[in-house]
Amino acid sequence: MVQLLKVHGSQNQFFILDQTQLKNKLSDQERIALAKHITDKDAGLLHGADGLLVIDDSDHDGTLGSMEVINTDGSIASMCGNGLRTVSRYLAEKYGKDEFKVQTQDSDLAVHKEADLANGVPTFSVEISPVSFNKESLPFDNLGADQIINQPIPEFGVGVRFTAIAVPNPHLIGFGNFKTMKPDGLKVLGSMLNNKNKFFPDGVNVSFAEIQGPNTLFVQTFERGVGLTNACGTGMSAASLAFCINRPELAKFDELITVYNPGGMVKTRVHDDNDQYTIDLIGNATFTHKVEISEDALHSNDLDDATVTETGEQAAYETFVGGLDNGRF
Ligand SMILES: N[C@@H](CCC[C@H](N)C(=O)O)C(=O)O
Repeated sequence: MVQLLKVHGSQNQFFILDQTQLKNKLSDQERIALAKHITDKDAGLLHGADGLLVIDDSDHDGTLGSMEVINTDGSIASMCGNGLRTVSRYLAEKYGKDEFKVQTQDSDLAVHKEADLANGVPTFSVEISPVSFNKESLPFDNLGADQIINQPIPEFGVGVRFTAIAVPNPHLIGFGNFKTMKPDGLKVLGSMLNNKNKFFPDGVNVSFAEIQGPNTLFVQTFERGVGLTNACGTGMSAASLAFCINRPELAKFDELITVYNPGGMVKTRVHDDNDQYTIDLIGNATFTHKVEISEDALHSNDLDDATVTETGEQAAYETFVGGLDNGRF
């Protein structure tokens, strides 16, 4: 039997499949088909998820494994911050190590175990990089500039200033007041920019960010390939970088920033090494369920006979979120 995990980082939910358990690894097509099926909120398992994270071996220096990110619609993402924390915990427990690297599509990222955010809430810090503001990296077009940093873009929303950053997956962050932006506005803009459009030809993760005080943000994201999610780790990291650059009087490099989101809270720390930016993303890595399934059933994408067991970790996470003093709107 093969064991999958249902996991979350700030309630951004994923299934983890460790391909190294299989006698015959799933092909590209099989992984994409499994991702679309298992994450489907009606036809999938456990009311679906926001993506499938596939772990495999890596022969890169200092790494314990690789992570592939497949969105619910079957598209491949170059990175996933909340997912990387859960994959880091999985690899840390598998190999008994607390500090190592994980190979991702574009780079090998440093990760380590952190002090628990709260009792019973396992916590990991992951590196978010490389960072680029260039229109070719996102990519975007028809916005009248090669970089979008703290710009009003009237076609995208009124009273909001936008910053576009690849970390390296593409993000558009709108800073403003949630009372005027509203989740509905996020859904409308996210849908527009993730269907055929002249601005972001490959789609883009769209976040609304509200500054709630010094070093404090609330961020919600409409994810490319998924839709509205409870949290997006790379989105909160990109928003933290934009916060430090656009509002230096309120957010400082190398200091912890608290980022609330609809699924909980993470901490970020932004570093600036001569305009080479990196971000530490620190947050929970919660395993909610174990799923047992045969290798044949995985190859035929048949989830009917999968057996599901709860881990019991979610209660501690909910206690942690219940105790947060956040400024939800
Ligand atoms: N949830 C993620 C990002 C997942 C990928 C994204 N939907 C994309 O297509 O770029 C995170 O926590 O960073």
